[in-house]
Amino acid sequence: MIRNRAALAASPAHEVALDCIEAAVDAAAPAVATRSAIKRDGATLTIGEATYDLDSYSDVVVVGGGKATGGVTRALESILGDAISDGHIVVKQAVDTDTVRSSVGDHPLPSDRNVEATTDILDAVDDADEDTLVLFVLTGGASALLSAPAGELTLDDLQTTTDRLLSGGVPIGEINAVRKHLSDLKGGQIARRAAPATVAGLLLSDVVGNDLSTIGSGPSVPDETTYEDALAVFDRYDLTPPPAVRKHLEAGRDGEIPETPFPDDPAFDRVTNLLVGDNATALEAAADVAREAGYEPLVLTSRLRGEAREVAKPLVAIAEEATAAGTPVQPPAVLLAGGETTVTVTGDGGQGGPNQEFVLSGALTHDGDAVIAAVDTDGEDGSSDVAGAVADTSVVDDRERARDALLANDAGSYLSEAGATIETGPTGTNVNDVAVIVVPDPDT
Ligand SMILES: O=C(O)[C@H](O)CO
Repeated sequence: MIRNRAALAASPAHEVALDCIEAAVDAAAPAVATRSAIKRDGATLTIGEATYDLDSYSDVVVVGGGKATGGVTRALESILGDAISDGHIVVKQAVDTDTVRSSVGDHPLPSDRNVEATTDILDAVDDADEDTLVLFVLTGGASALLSAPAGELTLDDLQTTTDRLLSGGVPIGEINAVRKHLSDLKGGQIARRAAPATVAGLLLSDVVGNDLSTIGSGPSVPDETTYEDALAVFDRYDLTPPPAVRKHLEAGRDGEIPETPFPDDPAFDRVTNLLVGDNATALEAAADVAREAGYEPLVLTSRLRGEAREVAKPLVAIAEEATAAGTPVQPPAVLLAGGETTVTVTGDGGQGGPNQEFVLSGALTHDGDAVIAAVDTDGEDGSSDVAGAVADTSVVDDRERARDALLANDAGSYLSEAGATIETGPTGTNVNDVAVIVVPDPDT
């Protein structure tokens, strides 16, 4: 899956790092995650703990959206075959589905084609009745791909608002509190529209901590945020919403528009939501591969966050501690961490993304023989076309240039020139970032 693997495998420790990355991305593949969460035995469909008698539904409809929704849907098609009557999903990369129609949409900003496909999905959900089983597939990126402007709002209002929130340093939970209140399906509203149908939500998480109501703005999940909360986000981050958006949120706050459904809303009486995979799924698979290679794995966290170049420093310090003192793990060892780090771009910026900044900063900070790798599991680190990078300290032999590149947010150019960037292409999954630090045995 790593297209330039041969060029990156400079040492046995590099090999282990690349094996861990590949295992992590493979385990988070939507098909793998879906097949381990969903089973069919004749007419009995088991989704997590819940069972559904397919014979008791006149229609089984698959709808949803997100970057990895194509893979989940294909797996559903192979499990359910002709039990699926209809469906429609919106994805970022074209996918070859069978009964379920798939539309390609735009991300991170919603577009006309997103709205058009979402309208069709909402029509299908509105048509569902008590004899319908709706399988609602939600993966990261769905907040943009599934877009239905509420009330008098326009697509332009949604685009401007999304753009301001995304570039305003607002955490995803708060961005999505706003998105839920500008939409006709987010924040549990698809459950309300589908009632009295049975709804099974299948979610693959790209959200640190896996808050189901934040993943893709939780169309099938109860929403505890309010119009008031959405308005407060703009104040907290000193951002100005477009006038129509402010008007809409204020009307909601004043009780002129119904709130998104709370957990006790009867709309959820026939709704279950299951997390089919997350960052931890990827880390566990990487740990298994490290162990098989004779390295002691240590999963530090699946909740890594913060400025990528800063986050790298304590992690390489742990690698140094392991080498010097055999704690918290005895080398040969592999430290694993997942989550979502960020980059604050200063000046004009350059090439790269959080994972490339993580690796370059780690290599600049590290005093030892560790190999440092980090990727975005979707194959696109930030806005670059590589997944991340792998390197040891030899990559920063030209320290001054490496430091300048990091300062200019140009880690990507530096690492690509050094032959250290990892190329996977779009992986079809999306469970955030994975960092791997291979600490060789100091005695060999
Ligand atoms: O679509 C979204 O809201 C983000 O990817 C988080 O799931």
